[in-house]
Amino acid sequence: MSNADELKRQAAAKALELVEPGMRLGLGTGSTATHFVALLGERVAQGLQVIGVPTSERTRAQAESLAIPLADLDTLQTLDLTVDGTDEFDPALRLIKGGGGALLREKIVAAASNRMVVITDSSKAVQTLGKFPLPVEVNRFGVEATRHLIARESALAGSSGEIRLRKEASGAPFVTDGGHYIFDCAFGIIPAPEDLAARLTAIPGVVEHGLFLGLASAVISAGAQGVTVYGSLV
Ligand SMILES: O=C[C@H](O)[C@H](O)[C@H](O)COP(=O)(O)O
Repeated sequence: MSNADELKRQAAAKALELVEPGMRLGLGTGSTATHFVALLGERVAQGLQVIGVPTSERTRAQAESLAIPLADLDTLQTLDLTVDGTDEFDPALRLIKGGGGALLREKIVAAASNRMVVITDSSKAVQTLGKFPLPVEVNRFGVEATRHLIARESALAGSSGEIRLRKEASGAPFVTDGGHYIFDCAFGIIPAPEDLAARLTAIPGVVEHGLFLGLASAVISAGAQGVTVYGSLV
């Protein structure tokens, strides 16, 4: 296991301590969340009873392979805890997510949860969000008009930079689990995340954006100095 993977696993193991029998859990997506799902699978194999809601088809496949009981939000509606990774977090626990393309389901699941705990290695910590290109999920209809509006509204919020349509290695556009495209917005810094979020949400072609504001109650960050918890785990 690489050093980064080892740190991700440490953060995942700390989050696993929060899991109690009977919990309804949101299961995040990405290389860090994968560690949490793997560790949870070990506990389930030992008899722990929980029910999970996956945030992507990838996570669903992993959870099913580990025999973690799954449900959906139509059945459960609310969850006790969601554990997910992040692409960036700032000192106010604001996040950029969506590097793996799962931001829409991740945000729906996080919003349905009493608590969202983020697990990460310390390389994702930033003072100001925006170094990681902001993923914006868009409807395929009118995609170039939507790109134009994203550029205009982002500039009004003080953010500008290249807005790239995400592509597969084959050159074909990346398509999310929900059937949408993603624009990766290389803004460099996002000086006003709340303003930007509101402006993006108001664009009809924008399905959702990767700014997770006021959703994370804690960030568990593993680094060379050990595991640090920002926010509250209770
Ligand atoms: O869409 C993907 C998610 O938001 C991931 O949680 C995020 O990209 C972090 O992924 P990773 O743990 O692989 O760095």
